[in-house]
Parts: sequence; structure tokens; C-alpha cells
Amino acid sequence: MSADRIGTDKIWANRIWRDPVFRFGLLLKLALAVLLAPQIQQQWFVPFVAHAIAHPALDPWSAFLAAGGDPMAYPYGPAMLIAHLPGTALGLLAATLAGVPELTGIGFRLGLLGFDIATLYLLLRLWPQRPRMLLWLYWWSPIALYVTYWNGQTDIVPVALLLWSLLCLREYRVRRGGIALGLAFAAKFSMLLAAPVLAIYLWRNKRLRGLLRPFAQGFAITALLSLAPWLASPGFVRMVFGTPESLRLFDLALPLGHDLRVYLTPLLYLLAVYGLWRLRRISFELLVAATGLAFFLVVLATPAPPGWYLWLVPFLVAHQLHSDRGARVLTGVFSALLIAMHLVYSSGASLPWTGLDPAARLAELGGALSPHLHSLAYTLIVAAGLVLLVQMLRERVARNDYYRIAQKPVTLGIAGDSGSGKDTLSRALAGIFGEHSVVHVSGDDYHVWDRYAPMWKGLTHLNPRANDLQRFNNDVLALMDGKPILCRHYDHGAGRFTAPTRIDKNDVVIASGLHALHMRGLRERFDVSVFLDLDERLRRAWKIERDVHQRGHPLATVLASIEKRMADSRLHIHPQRGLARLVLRLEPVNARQLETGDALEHVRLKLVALIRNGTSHERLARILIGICGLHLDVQSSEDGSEVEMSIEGEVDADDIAMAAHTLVPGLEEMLDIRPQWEGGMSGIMQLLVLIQIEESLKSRIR
Ligand SMILES: Nc1ncnc2c1ncn2[C@@H]1O[C@H](COP(=O)(O)OP(=O)(O)O)[C@@H](O)[C@H]1O
Ligand SMILES: O=C(COP(=O)(O)O)[C@H](O)[C@H](O)COP(=O)(O)O
Repeated sequence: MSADRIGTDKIWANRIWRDPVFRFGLLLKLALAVLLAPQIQQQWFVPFVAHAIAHPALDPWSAFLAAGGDPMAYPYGPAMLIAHLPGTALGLLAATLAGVPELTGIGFRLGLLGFDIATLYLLLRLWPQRPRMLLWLYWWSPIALYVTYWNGQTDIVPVALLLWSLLCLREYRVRRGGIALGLAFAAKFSMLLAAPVLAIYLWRNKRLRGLLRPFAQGFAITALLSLAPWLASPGFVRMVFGTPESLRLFDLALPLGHDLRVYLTPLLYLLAVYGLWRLRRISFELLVAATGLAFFLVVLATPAPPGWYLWLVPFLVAHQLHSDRGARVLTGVFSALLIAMHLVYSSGASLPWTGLDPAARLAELGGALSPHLHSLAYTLIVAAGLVLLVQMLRERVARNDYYRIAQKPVTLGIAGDSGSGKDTLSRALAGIFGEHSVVHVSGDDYHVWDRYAPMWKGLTHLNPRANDLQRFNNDVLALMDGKPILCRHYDHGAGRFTAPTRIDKNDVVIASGLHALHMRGLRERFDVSVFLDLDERLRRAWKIERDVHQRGHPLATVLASIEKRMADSRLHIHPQRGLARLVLRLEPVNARQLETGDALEHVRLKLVALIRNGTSHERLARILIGICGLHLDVQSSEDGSEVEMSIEGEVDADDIAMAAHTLVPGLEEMLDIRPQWEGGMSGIMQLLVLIQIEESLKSRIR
């Protein structure tokens, strides 16, 4: 069980259950379930479910119709029936034993109360930060109270199943999430509206794309198994498909003449789904907002029955939890208008134990009032709903930090001398973002000549003139702007260039090379610019090891190349050190290890990080000491613009992962779902770069 789950369950057990706000709400709902008998339950739902219990049949819908039941009685799928069975069965048993028929309806409503509590629990799992506020916003939600306990609709069942699906998605239990959505659909077909939104969320996040298949399988198999047995049933088709309620989706239409109409509700919904598709990356909070907005659009563009407004409640709760008081006021106004109108114009409940029937009185009032007033009231509701929808769009989407930073790629520039670790660091960073989300441009691919060109006799690779830096610059800028490039690759094995291949845009652009920070225009576009400033003895040892054993060069050639390149290194590579926001210098803790020929992987290293214009070094220092158990020596420049951290010690990948979870929680949805954290100095470099990325992204939204 995840730590969050344990934490939430503890909140649930210790705080919510004991909380007076919960307990009074529970008492109220129990009282309402006992005292109120909603007309639609008494007339339709309860008789159908009771008949299904009393006369078990594989096809309860046809059996009910054959017994003379009302075709309007139960327009729901088998999952809804299964959800209603336990409470109603207990109620029916009690009614039979006690000879009090009302107990059956009470049993039905207690079953709904169970889903109401389940919905509260799921909301608490989704947003555990402010449990007391969530209690007030959901457990005392006027819309939820009205729909479930006065009007009597049972939309709380598919809503709870949909929330379960969302929670499963957030916990990467996607097959289970698909099953939950399939059950929500099998309870009430309109939950299908959420399916494209959830699918786009999984598809548009490369880190989640591989999860779409199990999600879709879970959904499809559940929906098929839930419905296939009854699709050939005439009773099921008659009662469940083509119900007047579902046809309301087509009420709002634009006549084009010749019996042709544009159905505006489906049109608005499809445009909303397309708008979501256009987003580059979608965080979970954006998914929640998008699902709520899709439902909101459909509900406002349709003469929706009261039950459909219950779909909005979890998303209105999320909106109010993460917004200011204005959202709560607006939601309150919207709720009040909605309930006031439906109290008069929609069915309600009677009080059987008292003989009172307030719903009938209200219905008489509704019948006496002018239809103009009904439309006026509905217009007010749509107006308040649109204002609320615009507010949700603005605050849950447009102002969503993730939305504002994730619509452009994260861009990293890594420069350093040959053998300083540029490719190694690039691979380590790609390991935490996920190769699927990273495009890596290497400066080696922009050498002007291949290994066998005579030009190398006069020029070294470290001379900018030996590299097509203008093309490197243009290609990286193109990828930053989301455009594909055509780029050849330098094969260090053969010493030749491969044919140009198309490189597509991606969420993270890593540009590494000898001269990656050489060009100002490009350098200033990087979110993070890194210079690898290796201890020269270590760099030589690493370069010799690599060039001789991995690239197949004779030792003498490598040694001669190093000497020949010294001047250009000082002239063209090292000046980039002063241009980088982050300078990383790896040094041997004991240089003698290099002299005694110890295996390079056994040479203990320390990292000296120079952070320019950083703001998170104190937080970083605490975490590196507290979580990673490292030894730090921190020096700051007089004006505080430069901080140098000397970091020593051993740290494993798990500690790096925990440190990242603490340091940059806001980036977690940009990382792979299983980031490849590294131990040692490589893992610390992963952390340092991530912190710089977070700082840069925050400056995007300031
Ligand atoms: N953090 C590190 N720890 C240990 N070895 C490293 C590290 N970074 C690089 N190396 C080694 O140094 C050599 C050069 O690294 P590489 O990434 O190819 O450098 P560059 O891309 O700058 O030329 C490689 O053999 C690599 O394994
Ligand atoms: O200096 C470099 C740059 O690569 P890096 O920064 O990765 O060391 C290499 O020597 C050249 O690319 C030529 O490669 P090769 O020597 O294989 O022909």
C-alpha cells in the first residue's frame, strides 16, 4: 500500500470519522434517507430493483416489462443494478419481516449513502491536503444533498466509479482504472464522456503512453462483459437505450434547413476534447479540470435532469479546494439557483411517515408559474454556470503551473572538454525523464569533417571552425520551437557520418557538445546551462580509457591528440565555464589513486558545484546532508550570486530518488513513471540539474 494511501486512511480513520462535520452530515443523510421518499425512487427505481430481487432473472429488464413494469423505470446498466441490490435486498427483507413496505426504499437509499461515503473517501484520497475543507465542500454539498436525497437520482454510483478510475490512473493502476471506468459506463452510459479525456491524458503524456493499452483493455473488456449479455435483450434495449434522458443531448440544435441540424452539445463537447488534445502535456490536475469542464459543457448545453449536475460536484470540489473564496461563492450561487429551480420544476420527495408531500405542492407551484419564468430561471443557471466554467478554465487550466511550463520543451545545454562526461550526464538525465520524452543533440554530429579528413592536420575538433556551429544552433532552436530537424550522426566507431535522419521535437531537449554554450543566442534560450569542468588528470584518464577501449584509438594517437588540443581547449572550451549557470567539477578525493593505476571505477570522486544566480542551494544543502548523508562545504560569493558546494560521500540511487521527491515534487509529472536514478556523483548531478530546471520553469510562470 502506498505511503499516501496509508496516510489518507489514517486521516480518514482518525480525523474524518470523528469529525463533527462528518458525523452531523451522516446523521442528516441518515435522517433524509429514512424520512424522505423521492418520487422517482418510489415510482421507478425501487419497484424495478425489488422485482429483480423477488423474481431473479438473467434479464431483469425483460422480466420487469413482462410483469407489466413501466419502461421508464430503470434506464441504467447492470453495474447500477448490482450497486442497488445490497441495500434494497436488506430493505426488502426488513420490510417483509416488519410488514413496513417503506423499509425497502430506505434500504435502497442506504445503499446510495454507501456510495456517497465512498465518494467522500475517494475525494479524500485524491486531495488529502485539506480534509476539513473537503468535508464542507463535498459532504455538505447542496447539489449532492439535493440530487441524492431529495430528487432521488442515483448518479452517485457512476460518479464514485469514475472517481475510483481517476484515482487508479493517478496511482498508475491503469488496468484497474479502465475497469472502474468500464463499470461507471455500465452503470450509466453518459460516463463514456470521460473516456476520450482519460485516453488523451494517457496518450499525450509520453511517460504514460504505454499505459493506454492496459487502460483501454480494462475498459473495453469490462464494458463488453457488462453489456454484451443484454444487448440482444429487447427489454434491456427498450429500457436502457434511447431513453428520453439520453436524447436530451440532441435538444440544442442549429437548424440548417432540409431537416438538417447541427447538434450543438456534441459539437461543444468535441471541440473541448480537441482543445485538450492540443495540449502538449497534461498533468493529473489538468486531467481533472478537463473532465470537469467537459461534463460542465454538456450539462449546461443540455436541459439536463438534476442527476447530471451531480457529475460536476467532485470537479467543483477540486476547483474550490485549489482556488480562493470567490470560487466558493460562485459555486454557492450556482448551486442555489440550480436547486431553487429544480425544487419547483423537477420531481422531489414526499415524507411518507408524516403524510406530507411537499414535492407535490412544489410541482403545483411549478405548474402554475409561467414557462417564461422556467426559462428565465434556467438562463440564470446557465449564466452562473458559464461564469463558473470560465473561472475553472482560467484557474484550473490557463493558470495551471504545469500547463504554463509544459507547453514548451525543457531545454538543457551541456558543454565541456572532450571526455568531460557530457554524453554520460546526458544519458543520466534522459534516464530520469524517460528516453521517450527526450531528444539529444550532440555537437559531435556537427563536426565539419569526418575522422579521415586531412583538415584535422591543421585544425583540432575544439576549434569552432571545425564544427558547423550555425547549424547546431539552428537545429537546437528548431527543436526548442517544437520543429523537427534533419541531422546526420557521427559514428565514433567508424569515424564517419551516417546519412541524415529526421529528429522530431520532444518534451526535453538536451544539447551537449564541445561548444554547446558558445553561441549567446542559443545559450540564453537554455533553461539550464551546464559546464563540465573536470579535474584535468581525471579527464585525461577517462578520455584515454574511452578513446582507446571504446573508440579503438591507439594510445599514442590519443595522447598526441590531447597535447595538440590543449591550446584550443584553453581558447575555445574553457571560456564557456564563465557562461554556465551550473558548473560541475568532478575531482578524485585522492589523486594518488589515478597515479597508482587503480581501476577508474574505484577512484573515489567528489563534486564541486558552482551555482550561479540560484535560489535553492540552502534547501539543497539540507537535503543532501539530511537525506543523502553527504558531507558539504558551502561557500558563497559576497553578493550571493554564486554559491560553491563541495560535496563528498557515498549516496545510493534510492536516497537520490527520495531527495528528488522532497526537492522538486512539482517536476514529478515531467519525469518518467520509473525514473532511472543513479547513485554517487552522477545521482547528485541529476539532482542539481533538476533543481536548476525547476527554478527556470518557475521563472517562466512569474
Ligand atoms: N560521472 C562519471 N563517473 C564515472 N565515469 C564517468 C562519469 N562521466 C563520464 N565518465 C566516463 O568518462 C568517459 C567520457 O565520458 P563521456 O560522457 O563520453 O564524455 P564526453 O561526452 O564529454 O566526451 C566515459 O568513458 C565515461 O564512462
Ligand atoms: O573531441 C571529440 C569530441 O567528442 P567527445 O566530446 O565525445 O570526446 C572527439 O574526439 C571527436 O568527436 C572525434 O571523435 P573520434 O575521436 O571518435 O573520431
